Formats: sequence, structure tokens, C-alpha cells
Amino acid sequence: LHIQWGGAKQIDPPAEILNIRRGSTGQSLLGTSAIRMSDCNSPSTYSKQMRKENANSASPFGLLSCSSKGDKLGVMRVLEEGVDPDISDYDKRTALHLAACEGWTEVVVLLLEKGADPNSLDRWGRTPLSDAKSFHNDEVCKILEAHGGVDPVGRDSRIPCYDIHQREVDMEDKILIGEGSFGEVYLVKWRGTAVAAKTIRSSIASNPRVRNAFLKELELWQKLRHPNIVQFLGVLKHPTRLIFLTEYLPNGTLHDILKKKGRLDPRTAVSYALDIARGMNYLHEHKPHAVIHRDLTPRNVLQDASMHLKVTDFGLSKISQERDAYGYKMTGGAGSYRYMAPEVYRRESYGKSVDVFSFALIMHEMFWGGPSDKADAPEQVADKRAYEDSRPPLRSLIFPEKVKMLLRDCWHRNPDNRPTFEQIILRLENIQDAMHEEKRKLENAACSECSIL
Ligand SMILES: Nc1ncnc2c1ncn2[C@@H]1O[C@H](COP(=O)(O)OP(=O)(O)OP(=O)(O)O)[C@@H](O)[C@H]1O
Repeated sequence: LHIQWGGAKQIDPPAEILNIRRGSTGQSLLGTSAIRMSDCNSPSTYSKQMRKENANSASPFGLLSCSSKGDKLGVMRVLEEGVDPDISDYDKRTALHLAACEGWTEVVVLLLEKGADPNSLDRWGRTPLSDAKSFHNDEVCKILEAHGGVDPVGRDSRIPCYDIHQREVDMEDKILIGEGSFGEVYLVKWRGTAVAAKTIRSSIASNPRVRNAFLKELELWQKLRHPNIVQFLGVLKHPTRLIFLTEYLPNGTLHDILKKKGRLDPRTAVSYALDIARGMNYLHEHKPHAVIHRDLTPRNVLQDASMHLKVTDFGLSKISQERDAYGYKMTGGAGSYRYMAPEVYRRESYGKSVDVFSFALIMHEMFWGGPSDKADAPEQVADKRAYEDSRPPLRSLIFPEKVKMLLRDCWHRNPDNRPTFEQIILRLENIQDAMHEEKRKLENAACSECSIL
């Protein structure tokens, strides 16, 4: 039996679905910043570590990350440190591939000036020009062509989803790590690396309409790459079941963290909020179509080994058609009621700012220590937000003034008045700087008291 997957070559589905292993071929997916929790047991250690990480942009990962974000200065800094402009990830995708995909013209020009190969081939034999063409980044196409770029695959070629063969994954020792509405999630080894295998139960995957909807979502997810987005790795095919692999995040969900720790200290809450906002900004600024998550909740935010947060589960997301000025009509009660924007609950047209609303409620929970309205049923909470304009309390003792202002703007009843994630990031960075400054002053004051004594 053969199955066709998103334009990829046909493969034989595994007889024994999950007893698979393949030799390691690439750089570790998870090794970008392996700081253990135990190394970061205080917020100050954590923020020092964070600054160290930010300063450490001279890594190959820094070049790829800056290129995908369109951060020209960052790219310049990394290249000046001597990083090879043709450094690639485990799929042999270079900084030029990433910048070409996203349409970052200036970064493309800079990389070419610094000697990047315009015709480097990724795992699927695609050049940066193939990617620029697929995403209709015409200006980037012209620049690449002027530098001798060619496209061996052609404009209409689709980026194939990764085919994961049974030999690649070792499910012998699989460990159940969770269960969601679509099926179980296991910790398994793929090419010797720990990854999460998400299984979609047969009752869902065997329905061709739902299966196709899922495949479309995975096809979208496969194209997304950002340090604050959980990395999709590939799909394992089977006639009735659907199993896909993502990066494994060992510290669980933000929901688990809040349940265990309760209220976070303000500096941690702000740096977590920045992680989420950066991931969401990447989704909303994605070209050629913005990605609306639509189900942003603490359960869909996971923490990696270096304590950074990443957004996951685009099962309910939709590609926002930029030409559709009226946004989407909601078809049903998708998403979690507790984090649902009023316009979604009222089944009105909606846009990217529904995610900003959900983000505000998540940020509120980080300061509060969980949902402030735990006693009420989620649907009742959403109803009150939509029809009575009710919002969680903002006590001055808990919420710094600027955080309060940000939350009020983000959960504004009028979606057009909510800030974009780009604006949210700037405001959060401002708040973070002020917090660092305050801490520095307190430490200095404590030091001078010590010396007087
Ligand atoms: N990449 C991952 N790394 C580590 N643990 C994960 C990963 N993905 C999921 N999990 C764990 O598995 C659980 C179930 O995840 P899943 O995404 O299937 O469902 P959910 O988001 O909790 O709920 P729903 O399916 O309703 O959205 C999560 O709560 C989390 O504990």
C-alpha cells in the first residue's frame, strides 16, 4: 500500500507503525541552548543566562535565527564574528533559504554580499530561489537571479512534508507523556534524539475530511521555523492513523508550570511573555499569509530545557488570506473558552488580534498564578467576557502599572484597538529594562549599605 503525502515521494507505510530507527545525520534539534533547570534555580541566574544567550548570537543558530526574523544587524554581527554564511541546519537549509522564504530583501542582499552560495541545496534539492518563488517574494527572486541563482525544482513545486520511515524512530521504549483531544503524545527517539510523537486517533484520522484538514495544518506547520515555535519534524504515514513528530520539550506546558509554581515572579513572567510574543509575532508576520493560532492557551505553550517558552499546536490555526479584508467567519466554538476573544465567542468576523486577547489572559495568569475565575465554568467565563465586558482583576500589588496598561490594551473590547505583537514586544522589552534597572539600583544600594557597615 502506498500513500501520497503533500507532493512527497510515495513510501511504504510501516507494517509495525512505530518500531523505527535511522542513523543520526544532522545537528541536534534540541541542542541550541542546553541549560538545565537546576542550573537556573533563581530568577537572577536565569536572567544572567538569558543575557548570555542574547549576547551569544555569534553561534550558527544565531545566524539562522536572525535571518529568519529579518534581523539585519544581528546577521551582520554574527557574520563579523566569523560564522560561515553557508552554515545550515539539519535539513541543510541555510540562512539564505530562510531569508528568501520570509522575503527579507535586505538580509538576502547582505548574505550574498558576504559570500553566501545562492544555489545551496537543502534536503529536498531546493535552492533559496525555489523558496522565494514558492512564497512569491518577487524582489528576492530578482536579486537571487542577478547573483546567478537558479531554481531546479520550478515555481509550482510544493515543499514536501518530511517522510519519516519506520527505521528512523525507536518506539520500542516509547513513554506516554500526555493525552490531548486528538490522541496520545509519546516521548520517542528519532535518529537518536528525544522527540515527541503525537498520535491522532483512528476515529479522527480515518475520516478523510478531517484527515485532510490535519494534513493541511501540518503542511503549514512544516514551513514554520522560529526559536519560540515548537519545531515540526515530520509525519509517519499509515492508512488510518496519523502520527507526527515534533521537537520534545522536557519541562512541560505553561499550564503545568503555573499549577506547580503558582504566581511567577514579575521578571520571569515578563521574560516568558516575551517568548510567547516573539513566537506569535513570527506567526502573525509570516509571509505570504499571516498565521492566526486561534487556540493560544497555557496548554499550548511548552518550556524547553533552557527554560524558554515555545508556542505549539497549530491544529486550529488558519492561514489568514490577506486579501480578505473582513477576516474569517468563525464556524464553531473552536479554541478554549477561557482564553477566547469576545468576537470569536459571538461568532463574528475576526482577525489576528484574537491571539492578542488570549495572550493577555495568559500573561495575567502568570502574574496571578492561574486563572482568576477558576470557580466559573469556562463557557460562562467566555459569555461574560463577550456580553458583559468582564475582565480579570488587576490588583496594583500584583501588577506593575505598565503591565496593567498593556493587559488592558491587549484585551480591549474593540479588536482594532489591541496592539500588534510587534508593539507588545517593544512594550515588554521596555518593562523588562525598567525591571533590570530597578534590580541593579537595589543591588547597588545594598552594596553601599554593606560598605558603610
Ligand atoms: N512537544 C512536546 N514536548 C513535550 N510534551 C508535549 C509535547 N507536546 C505535547 N506534550 C504533552 O502532551 C500533552 C497533550 O498534548 P496535546 O497537544 O495532544 O494536547 P493539549 O494541547 O493538552 O490539548 P488539546 O489537544 O485539546 O489542544 C500536553 O499537555 C503536554 O504535557
